Amino acid sequence: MARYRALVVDDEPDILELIEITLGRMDIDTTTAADLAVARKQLGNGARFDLCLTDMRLPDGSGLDLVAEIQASRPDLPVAVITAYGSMDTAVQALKAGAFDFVSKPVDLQVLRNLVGTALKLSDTRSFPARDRRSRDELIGDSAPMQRIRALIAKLARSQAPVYISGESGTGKELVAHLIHDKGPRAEQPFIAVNCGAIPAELMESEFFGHKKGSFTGATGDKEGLFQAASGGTLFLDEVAELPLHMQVKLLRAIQEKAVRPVGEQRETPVDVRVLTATHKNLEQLVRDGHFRQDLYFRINVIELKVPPLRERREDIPRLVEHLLSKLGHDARHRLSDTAVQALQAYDFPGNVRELENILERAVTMAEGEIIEAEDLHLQTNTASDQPTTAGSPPPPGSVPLEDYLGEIEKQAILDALDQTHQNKTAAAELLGLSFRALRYRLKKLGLD
Ligand SMILES: Nc1ncnc2c1ncn2[C@@H]1O[C@H](COP(=O)(O)OP(=O)(O)OP(=O)(O)O)[C@@H](O)[C@H]1O
Repeated sequence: MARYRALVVDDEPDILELIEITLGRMDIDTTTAADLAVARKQLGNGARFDLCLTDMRLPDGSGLDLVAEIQASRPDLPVAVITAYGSMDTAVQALKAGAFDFVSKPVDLQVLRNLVGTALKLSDTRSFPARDRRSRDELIGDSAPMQRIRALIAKLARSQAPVYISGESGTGKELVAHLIHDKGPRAEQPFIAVNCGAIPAELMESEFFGHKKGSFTGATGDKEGLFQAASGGTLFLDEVAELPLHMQVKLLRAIQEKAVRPVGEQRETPVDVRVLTATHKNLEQLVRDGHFRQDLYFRINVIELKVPPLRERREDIPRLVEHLLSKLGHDARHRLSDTAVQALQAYDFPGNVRELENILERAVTMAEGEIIEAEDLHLQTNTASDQPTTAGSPPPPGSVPLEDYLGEIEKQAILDALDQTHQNKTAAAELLGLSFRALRYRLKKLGLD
């Protein structure tokens, strides 16, 4: 088999030599260029390359230009940039321009090897069909916005850039993240999804980065963190807006340095993880209000992918219904009448696709015949304020001690919120004006979890 070939563009002979030796040990031949003019010549003479690595500051211009030119003339050639220490802005610019990844100086050889390994997988396979067959991960919908999202997923799967997925609850953000992973070179490695709101603040650092035995009370052995568990693969941070500020600083460092330091450990170790994030909250607003760090926002939001609410793509509903029914395992038996489908298409779906899934599941469970009619769907048309409470009323004041009385009211409010949000705790917490963690605490306290 022919050996791989890389084009490395840098004006510092020492760096060229270091990279050439490192790549040589990975069975990759290197063609070097000390400036843009030579690089263009190498690219222009028809030579086959599997990878290009370019410094950002070159004697006759910027590596960004080369990234853009390669994007235009050889979009299948993965190009990564070498950035000066601490110049994250340039790295972000390069990723936006189409570089698939970056490595910062001084070049950490392990980071370089990881990056090169990923690049070679990219040039080996144009797509990653093994995972495409899994119907679980199918993104249903032919509406214009869904077609755009599908094309974007295919493009983003080839990049290593952080992607920030925004959209209301239940729109399919996690599914999109999964697909970006499944269709890319990391597909055979782990995809780890974490709900940032579900980890208690005091355990967060150890959950993310791991800990050494004895580093705190209860640390009875070494523990691997989520970053290490996702090694080689993708870490999907859902509800990233819920990260406390002290963790935001640590996450920023992990993403920038591509290294983590377990609690109680002196040294950082390199990790090769692609980070994808999502939230249904308005992160830009949270940055403006000082609740989310701007530097982290810029870092995770290199590329934003907006998943539209279901009510903005109603034409997708019939196919989604079919797909979700078959996922429920009821396709053979149940189907919706035309009026039932029309009723769904007229409904606003505050809980989006997840709500549609729940509505169908309930309807199928309760259905007596094969055909599900509009009234079997029990679509809610009333607003939150005029909805009856779902679990009865609290006892009259004075009939029980105040503490119990208040507890009962709290319980009702929580049950109502969960009902309205179809058991989505994140959305329920928001409805109640509580943090996810505070809701979890109350659920436990009231014996509702
Ligand atoms: N376009 C789609 N095609 C098929 N299934 C979908 C689609 N969109 C969403 N789903 C399904 O709907 C459910 C909710 O999707 P998902 O969990 O990805 O939403 P989310 O936006 O991450 O929600 P949250 O904000 O609450 O975390 C999942 O079971 C998912 O598989």
